[in-house]
Amino acid sequence: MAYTQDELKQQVAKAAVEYVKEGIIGVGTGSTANFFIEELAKVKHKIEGAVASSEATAQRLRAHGIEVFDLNNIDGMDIYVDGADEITEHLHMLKGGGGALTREKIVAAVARQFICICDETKYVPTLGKFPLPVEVLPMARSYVARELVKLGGQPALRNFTTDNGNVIIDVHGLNITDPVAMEAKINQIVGVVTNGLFAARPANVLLLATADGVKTYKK
Ligand SMILES: O=C(CO)[C@H](O)[C@H](O)COP(=O)(O)O
Repeated sequence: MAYTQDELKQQVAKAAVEYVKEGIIGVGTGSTANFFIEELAKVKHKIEGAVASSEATAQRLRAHGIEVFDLNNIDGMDIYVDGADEITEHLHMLKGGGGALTREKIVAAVARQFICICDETKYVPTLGKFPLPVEVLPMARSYVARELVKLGGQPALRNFTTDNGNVIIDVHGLNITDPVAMEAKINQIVGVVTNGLFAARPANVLLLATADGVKTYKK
């Protein structure tokens, strides 16, 4: 049976709710994460609340009556649930299509398990067809763009301001043969806040919605 992309996102969001037991849940940003919020709202009696990876997600959680905690006021969390723009069999991800990559990486770092929820269009052999988002301090944008060219990319400034008041440079055409090394190299450029490669800390679980049902991959 053929499903629409939204139906696949909904199926994978439902599957992710099986991982929700108690306590505080880390919640990502984007259309797939939004489907997860809908499902989380149905089991909100089980949890204390959530930590949001963006202002948009925080608003949506509150609208569903889910309390949003400041990350600085909690000890930790069991799971962080979020989508991705691309993910490989190694559970390395490319994220940040929605511009929330820095807060996403911070919340993910605190969580014991990263549960990535995707439809099968996101499952790729190698990362980099989707332009890599890099969050940059505004005064450093030209310098960082020149450094990204030296790494083989074609930078394009996005018309967007992040929740942190910074800009996003989308890098096209990067040859990402070693995602862990590329993530570190870009983060070393002065003025970069972070980049959308989630490879040093890959997902722990991938729930992938396919035409044959939701498949689970674990690291
Ligand atoms: O990284 C993200 C936002 O910064 C999202 O997880 C990513 O862009 C996927 O979004 P969607 O679920 O809408 O396809």
